[in-house]
Amino acid sequence: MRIEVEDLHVAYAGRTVVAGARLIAAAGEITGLIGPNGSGKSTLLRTVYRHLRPVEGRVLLDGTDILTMAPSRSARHIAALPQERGGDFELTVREVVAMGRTPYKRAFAGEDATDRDIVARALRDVGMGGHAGRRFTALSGGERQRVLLARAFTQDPDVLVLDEPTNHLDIRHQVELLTLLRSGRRTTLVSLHDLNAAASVCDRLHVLHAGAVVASGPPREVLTPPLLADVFGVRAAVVDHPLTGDPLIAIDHRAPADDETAGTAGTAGTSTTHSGRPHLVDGPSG
Ligand SMILES: Nc1ncnc2c1ncn2[C@@H]1O[C@H](COP(=O)(O)OP(=O)(O)OP(=O)(O)O)[C@@H](O)[C@H]1O
Repeated sequence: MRIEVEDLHVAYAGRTVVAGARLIAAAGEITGLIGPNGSGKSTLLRTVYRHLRPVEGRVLLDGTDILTMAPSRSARHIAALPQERGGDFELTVREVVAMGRTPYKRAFAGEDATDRDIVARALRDVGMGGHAGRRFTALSGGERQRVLLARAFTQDPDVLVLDEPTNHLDIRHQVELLTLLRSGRRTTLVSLHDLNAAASVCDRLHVLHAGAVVASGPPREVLTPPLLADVFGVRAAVVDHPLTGDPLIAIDHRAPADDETAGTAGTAGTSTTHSGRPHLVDGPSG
């Protein structure tokens, strides 16, 4: 199924932080959302998984406004790994993961054998099969994350929305999680801070800056040195990864981009929302 975000405006207490964002997450593709701190990635994703309501604009699931769907129906289609990885579940790992089956159950209906199989498989998929009986609150940050990802899998969603899923994970578990996403062939909308991970795993990227999407396209077209300087404020070269051939962003960690570096070249080939190099919008008003 496909997600379309149309002219989305989202505010907290009257302060607009997503201001006219538009993007498409195509069916079966991995769509990445990247952008600096505070650019509105989590806010946009929260609106897609119905944690927030937009002030203006719509989120469409295969053409239907998600707000017109019963919550249990949209929950059967869209599952989320939110950034809030809650520490207050006084439940076992297994019980937390089984919560993912709720949208499929009638009120007070118990678990059946199919539910139990799905939960066990999801726990195995995230490498937590041996931890089913542990208390969720006793897990490390990375372990909790994997458990919550398993909970999202048990929802058997058409669309997975993941907010910084590699946060807290060690490098091996990051690679495993990204491999799992690639093998899933679900519509996936994922925010990532690691630009190299985004370049490897995403079919398309959308760059959020000050609440608006300023560039969209395949990673190689979007992740150009001028964009990295303009939007992220870093100096970088983009080379071919020696093992995979994916774009590899080599960042100069010694100093940020100065004003002259930013925007000195065009971003030809990038499908920006404006012609030429990405247009940096003013901060959203509020
Ligand atoms: N619950 C909230 N209440 C009020 N303001 C919020 C809330 N959550 C986020 N904001 C503000 O909204 C803006 C966008 O935040 P958001 O978390 O969406 O950005 P982000 O791109 O996900 O950032 P990061 O990369 O730091 O996670 C920021 O200015 C932030 O301070």
